[in-house]
Amino acid sequence: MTAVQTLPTLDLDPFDPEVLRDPLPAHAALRDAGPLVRLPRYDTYAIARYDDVRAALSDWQSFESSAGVGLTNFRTETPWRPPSLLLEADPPGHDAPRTVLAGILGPRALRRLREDWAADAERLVSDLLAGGSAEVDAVPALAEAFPLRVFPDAVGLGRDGREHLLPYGDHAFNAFGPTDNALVLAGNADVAEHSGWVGEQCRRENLAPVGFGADIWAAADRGDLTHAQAPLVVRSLLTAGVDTTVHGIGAVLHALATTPGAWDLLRARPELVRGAFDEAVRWESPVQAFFRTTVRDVPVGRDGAVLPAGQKVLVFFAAANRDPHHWTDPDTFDPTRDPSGHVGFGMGIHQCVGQHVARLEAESLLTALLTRVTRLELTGEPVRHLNNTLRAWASLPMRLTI
Ligand code: HEM
Ligand SMILES: O=C(O)c1ccc(-n2ccnc2)cc1
Repeated sequence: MTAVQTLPTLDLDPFDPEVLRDPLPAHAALRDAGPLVRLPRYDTYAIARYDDVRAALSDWQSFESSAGVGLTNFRTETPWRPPSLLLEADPPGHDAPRTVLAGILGPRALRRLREDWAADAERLVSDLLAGGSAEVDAVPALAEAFPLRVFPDAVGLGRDGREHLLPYGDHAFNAFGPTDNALVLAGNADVAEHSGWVGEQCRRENLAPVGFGADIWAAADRGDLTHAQAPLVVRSLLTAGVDTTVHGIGAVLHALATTPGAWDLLRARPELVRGAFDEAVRWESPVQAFFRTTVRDVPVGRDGAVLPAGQKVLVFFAAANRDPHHWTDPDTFDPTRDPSGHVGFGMGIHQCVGQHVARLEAESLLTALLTRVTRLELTGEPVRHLNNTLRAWASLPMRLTI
C-alpha cells in the first residue's frame, strides 16, 4: 500500500487561468504522473487516466457525490445553495429524481420535439443566410442562439428574464471550483439576482402547462417525487440545460471548422452527424472534471496507491477522453471515429441525463447548417471563455459560405 506521502505529487493548480485556457499539458502531466496524484495546492487528489476515471465513476459507493461534486466538502462546509437532488446526491435519495428526469428527458420523450427543433434550426440558419454567405460570431449567433431559442420553451419558461440563464449556469459551474477564486468572486456580485429569477421559475405557477417543468410537477402529483423536491429538480434543468449545450455546440462548430475535410464529409454523409457531436464532446469535453469524496480508503490503479477516506478527488473526464492508452490518436477530432465509451457525459449512475437533449439540439442545428452551408471556416482568432469547470469559447469568428 502506497502511503499518501509517497504518492506522485504535482504542484499544479487546475483552476489557474492559464491552465483553464490550455489544460492539455496539465492533463498529460497528471496521466503521466500515475493513477492517483496528490495536488497539495488544494489538499486534494486527481484521477486522470481513462481506466481509473471509469473505475471511480462506476464505484459510487466508494466515491460519493453527496459531499458535493465541487471542491467544497458539504460534510464540513456550507454549500452556496441547497445541493442538487441528482448531481450532488447518491442512492437512495438520488434514485427517484433520477428516474423522473430520465423519463422526461429520454429519447422517446424527445421525439415530440424533433420536428419543432429542426424547423427552429432551419429558421435560425435561414435568417442568418438571408443575405447570402455570412460572416458571424458563431458563439452568440449559433451556439448560444439555438439552445436559448429551444430549451427555455421546452422547459415551459415564461418569456421574461431568460437572459439570467447563461450567467446563472456559468456561475454554478465556476462554483464547483475554489470559492475564493477570481472567477467565482466576479460572479458573486450578480448571483443573487440570477438565483432569485431561477428560483421563481421553478414554482409551478410560473411554468407552462406543457413542458419539462410541468412534467416534473406532474411526477410529484403522481407521488414519484415529493412536492418539495419538484422545484429543485426544475432548478437542475435550468442550471444544467443551457451553458452545457452552448459550449457543446461551440466545440463541434470549432472542430468542424478547423478539421480539414470534416465539413464536406458530413455534407456527403449526414449519418455521421450524431457521432461527430459525441466525438466533439470527447475531444473538447465541455464539462472538464467533477470532484468525488471517498467514503472509505480506496485503492486506485494497480500499483498499490490508496486514497484515504474523506478525501476530495478531482475526476478528470477531459484527461481520460484524451488518454493515449485508450484512444488511437486521441488529440485528433475524427468524425468517423466510434467515440463510444467516452466519459464526456460521465459514466455510471450519474451519467448525463440530459445527453439526449444535447444530442438532439446539436443534430438539429448541424443538419440545418450542413444543408445550406457549403463551407465553414474561421475568419479570425477564436477567443476562450474561462470557467472553473467548463471548456468554452467566448468567440468563434466564422464565414458561412452558401
Ligand atoms: C454537451 C452537453 C453536456 C455535457 C458535456 C454534460 C456532461 C455531464 C456530465 C459529465 C455529467 C456527470 C456528472 C458526474 O458524474 O458527477 C452530467 C450529469 C448530468 N447532466 Fe449533463 N451534460 C450536458 C448537457 C446536459 C443537459 C442539456 C442537461 C439537462 C437538460 C443535463 C443534465 C444533467 C444532470 C441532471 C446530470 C446529473 C445526473 C445524475 O447525477 O444522475 N446535462 N452531465
Ligand atoms: O442540479 C444541478 O444544479 C445541476 C445538475 C447537472 C449539472 N450538469 C453538469 C453537467 N451536465 C449537467 C449541473 C447542475
